[in-house]
Amino acid sequence: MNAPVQNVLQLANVSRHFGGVPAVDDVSLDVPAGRITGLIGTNGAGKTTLVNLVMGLFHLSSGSVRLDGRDVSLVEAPDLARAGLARTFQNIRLIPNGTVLNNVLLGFQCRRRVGFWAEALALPGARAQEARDREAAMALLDRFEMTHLAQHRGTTLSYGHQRRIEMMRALAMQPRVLLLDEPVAGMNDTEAESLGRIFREVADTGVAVLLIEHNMRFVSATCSYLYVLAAGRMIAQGTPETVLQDPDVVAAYLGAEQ
Ligand SMILES: Nc1ncnc2c1ncn2[C@@H]1O[C@H](COP(=O)(O)OP(=O)(O)OP(=O)(O)O)[C@@H](O)[C@H]1O
Repeated sequence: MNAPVQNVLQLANVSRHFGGVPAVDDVSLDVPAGRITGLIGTNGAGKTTLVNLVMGLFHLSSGSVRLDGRDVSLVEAPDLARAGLARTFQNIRLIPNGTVLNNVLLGFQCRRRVGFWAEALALPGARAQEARDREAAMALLDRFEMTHLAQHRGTTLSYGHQRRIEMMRALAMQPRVLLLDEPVAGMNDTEAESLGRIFREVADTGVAVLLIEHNMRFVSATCSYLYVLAAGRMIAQGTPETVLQDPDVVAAYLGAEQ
């Protein structure tokens, strides 16, 4: 018998209105541990608004967000990150002059136990922590095949590499939930496939992954379950095979192409 699915992130009847106009309207979705769940939708469907609601950057007009069963609807973004929610951005955000290694090390700072003064005074505990972080960061670089680029400036590297740096930084936070906001935008199929393999590896370690994407082919190949947003409402959900044949989904996407 299969083990019961553990929903790490749960949205229940979530809405957000801007000046009375609903950007996200009565949306419910579950993101289970160890799986990649997809959220798709055409331009303006409400995907980014939903991510911002989950990350505590926008307040909910109604509904609730739960993380490991705890209601986090009113929790602010930095505390959510510490509680195990990590994300990558649609527009890559790296430290302007930071090396690849420094960008990844930044992710570890969120879960540092050593205080400011210990670090400032370079106390032994802080130095030991820093050494552990560096070692873990180098292990991530190895996994993403970027060891040779550790000392390169992140912003000078290719788009695909910059996306990988973002992923590593998010994983450095050892998240329970990883939100990936259009992670393969601008990549070719080979680059996307290799990143997709990494996403599956991450999910296999028990992380609940929510993948927000435009690239339908990538989403169907990568996700075990899909949700489809259109004009702020959830119009379909299910396995990629069933969802992509759903007449409402086909109509929403064909309408968006005109
Ligand atoms: N801060 C805001 N103020 C007013 N309206 C907003 C705001 N943010 C989003 N909206 C509106 O909410 C709707 C959903 O936008 P959102 O950016 O969430 O869609 P999306 O699915 O992420 O689109 P895209 O794929 O183009 O990024 C749009 O009609 C948008 O104009």
